[in-house]
Amino acid sequence: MTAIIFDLDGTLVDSAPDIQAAANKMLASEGRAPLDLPTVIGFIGNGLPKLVERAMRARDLPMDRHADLSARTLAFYDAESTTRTRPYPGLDEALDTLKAQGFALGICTNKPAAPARDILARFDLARHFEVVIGGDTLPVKKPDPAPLRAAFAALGQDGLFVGDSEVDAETAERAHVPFLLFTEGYRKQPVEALPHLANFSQFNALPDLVAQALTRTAV
Ligand SMILES: O=C(O)COP(=O)(O)O
Ligand SMILES: [Mg+2]
Repeated sequence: MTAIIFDLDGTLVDSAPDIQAAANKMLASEGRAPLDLPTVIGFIGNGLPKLVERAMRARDLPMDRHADLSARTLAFYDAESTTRTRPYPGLDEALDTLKAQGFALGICTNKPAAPARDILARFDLARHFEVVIGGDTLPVKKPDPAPLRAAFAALGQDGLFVGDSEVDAETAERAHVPFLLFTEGYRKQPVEALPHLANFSQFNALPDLVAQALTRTAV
């Protein structure tokens, strides 16, 4: 059996609008103006504390408030993480196909594990995944390779990593894992700038891409 580990934000789900809402509630509670969606999308990728740090800098909030405002943003997000979030089209079918083909599936996200699990449960996606490594599961986050390695170790298999961002590409490279890039997420640079084995923009293309990738890499 081969394992396929997936990133979450910008890969399985378009979650930025709920992240934006939580960040803007925190900013409003500090009397600061809201951030627009493209700006917040540019802040996603290194986990919630880093996103809060970037939002605070953008609105001139003093960094000695960071721990407090991170906790407040997480509380806002925990309370409402699925209202505006949607899985990308064709996701469920692609995961069903991969499961039927015998792949073991897991998640490695920089999102804290609790809201990650809430999102998976809300959209009936949890049943597909045997492990969820969140941004707060280990002391380090992606692009450190340890969380990705932990996800594969939990499944007892090597395999492929599927993600949307520079952080994911670097994580895969450092873990020596073949990387498949989903192009419709929160990447900041052109596709060509990210090291990857192959890319896709529609989930119905993923099962064939996985088969080709495994032929090419002999994982
Ligand atoms: O929470 C983030 O900043 C990014 O989350 P992801 O790793 O699922 O893309
Ligand atoms: Mg992502």
